[in-house]
Amino acid sequence: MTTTRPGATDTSADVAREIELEQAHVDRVYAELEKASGRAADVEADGLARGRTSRTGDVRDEELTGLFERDALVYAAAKRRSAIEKQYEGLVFGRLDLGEVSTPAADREIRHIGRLGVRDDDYEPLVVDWRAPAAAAFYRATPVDPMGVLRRRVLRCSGSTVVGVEDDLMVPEAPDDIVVVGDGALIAALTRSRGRQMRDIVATIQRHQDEAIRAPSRGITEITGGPGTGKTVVALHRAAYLLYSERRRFESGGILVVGPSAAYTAYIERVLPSLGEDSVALRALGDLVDGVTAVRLDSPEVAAIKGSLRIRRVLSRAASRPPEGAPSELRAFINGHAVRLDSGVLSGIRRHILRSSQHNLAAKQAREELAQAAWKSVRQGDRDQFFDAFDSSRDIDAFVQSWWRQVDPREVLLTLADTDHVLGLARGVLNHEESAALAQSMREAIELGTWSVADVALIDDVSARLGPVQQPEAEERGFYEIEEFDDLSSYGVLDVRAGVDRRDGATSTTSVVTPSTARERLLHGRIERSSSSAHVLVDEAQDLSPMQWRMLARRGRNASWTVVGDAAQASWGDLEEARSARREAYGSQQLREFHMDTNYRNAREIFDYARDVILPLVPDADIPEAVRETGVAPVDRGFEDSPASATDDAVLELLGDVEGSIAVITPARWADRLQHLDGAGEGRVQVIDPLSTKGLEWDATVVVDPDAIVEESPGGVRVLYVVLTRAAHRMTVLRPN
Ligand SMILES: Nc1ncnc2c1ncn2[C@@H]1O[C@H](COP(=O)(O)OP(=O)(O)OP(=O)(O)O)[C@@H](O)[C@H]1O
Repeated sequence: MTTTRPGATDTSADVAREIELEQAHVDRVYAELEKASGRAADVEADGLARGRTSRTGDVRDEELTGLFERDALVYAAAKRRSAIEKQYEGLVFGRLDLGEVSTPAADREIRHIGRLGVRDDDYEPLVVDWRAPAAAAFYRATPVDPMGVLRRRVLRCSGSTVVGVEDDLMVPEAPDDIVVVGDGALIAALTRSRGRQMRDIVATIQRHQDEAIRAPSRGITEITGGPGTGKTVVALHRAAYLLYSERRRFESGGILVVGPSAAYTAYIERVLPSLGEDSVALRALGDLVDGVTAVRLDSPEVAAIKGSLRIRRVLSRAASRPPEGAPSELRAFINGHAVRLDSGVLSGIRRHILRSSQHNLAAKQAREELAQAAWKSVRQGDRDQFFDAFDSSRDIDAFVQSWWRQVDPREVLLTLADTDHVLGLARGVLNHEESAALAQSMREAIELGTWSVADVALIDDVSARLGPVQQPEAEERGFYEIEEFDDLSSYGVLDVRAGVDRRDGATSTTSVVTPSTARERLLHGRIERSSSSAHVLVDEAQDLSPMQWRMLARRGRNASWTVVGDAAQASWGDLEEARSARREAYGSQQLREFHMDTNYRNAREIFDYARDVILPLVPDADIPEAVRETGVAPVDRGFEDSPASATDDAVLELLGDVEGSIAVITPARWADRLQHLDGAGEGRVQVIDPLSTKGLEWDATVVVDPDAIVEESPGGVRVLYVVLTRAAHRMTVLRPN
């Protein structure tokens, strides 16, 4: 290892000795965990066995609890350790030497920091959890404000083996016996090659990042900053911190992390488990409604129609229409009287009920109001007898079953495939072209059998209007199931199981209808009621449409929030409308803001290129300072006719230049000609569209036809800016000549 920093005093012998010292401590930690694991497993087995006989007085409850509590922490650590060691970097990653320069070596405190807390038999800490207050100095100490720290050390481990140490001195002169080795952990971490997934930064969190991570849980925490400033990774560490600091509240209430796409959730999914946390729900915007999964994107024009709050008026009108196939009048014989309720009366009842109730929860009320209206139309004979007869009438059962049947919110959306219907519903809200485009997009969904990401917020909106679909009551199942089977299957509702037909006592076989048509696929699965979370963490918040903010608000009614974004990277057009929908989602909670201004991702040469593209068009873009230089400028090259061979060449070069991942980012018009590169270089190369690169990064990128990217993207140059800020080390830009 070379001595490159002021204050560093190391030689190879120093480094080897320091590694040996740290290895001894790490070995002790693992030995303790091993012991605790065996001991706690015994306690657990023994405790369970004894617990079973506790009713006869073998062991008192508090003794049992005590046995568990004593080792619970270490046991949990031991269990997590093996998972962590298998997949992630070292369990112990830091050390603080605390004291004054004048403090004798024997009196200094040495504190090791790790992913989990571990104590020895005497309850002395061998490792302090990185989230504990005692670890804060590891992240916050600086030479200006050393917080009692003489030396901060980062340990690099491979499994349980220490392979390197990197020190920072917090005082001007180290005491004689303190060795300072390494090149600095941060730059070492940033220079390393990128894999397919984001890594945690627990060993190298910077002071300003730590402030955002440990900010109080209540209220709204907004984290802003330009590309690559660590907003995402900081927010994820904050989620882990909240679980540590208020575990009971956040583990039971749930933390929901929402990102733009499934590719993004796959990219970040390792970070929290690597910090020992696996109880956080990660969701893409297309996955927020249970029962629906969407990855398809609408055209920018259609996405704008579906994302703006105007669409709510259309949905409200659509959701208050009678379900498809509902009868328009009621004719029945009740208690010897002919009853006839025409469509005007039926519509009046529907309007009256929907003013104060959700459709799917109001079937009983609908039946009661029908009875009242029926009696009003007859007013002959005994009133009570009439109501009894109405109540037990099979004809009325059948009528209500169809007139006020349970409605799946997705069915309402499917009615929008009819242009004339949409034109009627959207009068005064959407113009003719917009209505036609909306209807066309629904027909596209039916053709493809998939919802778009923007549809999910509409489904959620209609779902909130209709209320959860009710299951028939248990004792009535046999009867209703047959009815339902006939009725719902015509709407493509699947997995309908026919059980026992109690009317004739015969047992029918269970039949499961598999998705066969696209329409059936769209209605497949059950929409579940959305559950509320204790904390909602939103990444790439600048891209959320107002309708998506409303969808999130339903999941965070009483939640605290962490919201991460950068306006210059926005792909949603109407920032003002989105801003006010966001404020509404926050409610009246207190807002706390953190701004990140250091770009840890892009080499300076790459970021300068991106900055020169965005600043002329978005002069107020939030421009961070890149910390790292490679000395290699991005390559700008032309191509004739097709980019295929120029891209092949660029990829080949980059495979030699970087060790890790490479992305070919292409507009739709060239995608087919470049698809052959996906998976090349033994899986290191990925071909991806511009919007899907949000939040992700690679060692190197090939950006194909930047002008076409601007033309094709809803956010124009802002999306190109996202694309140009995805590479850590190398970038090649290819343009048509
Ligand atoms: N303190 C740190 N130590 C090591 N790496 C860091 C640190 N902070 C950030 N990084 C790295 O910088 C890169 C960018 O981080 P991240 O993706 O969180 O940035 P971002 O602000 O969300 O970016 P964007 O808005 O462009 O998507 C990641 O590789 C991350 O691991």
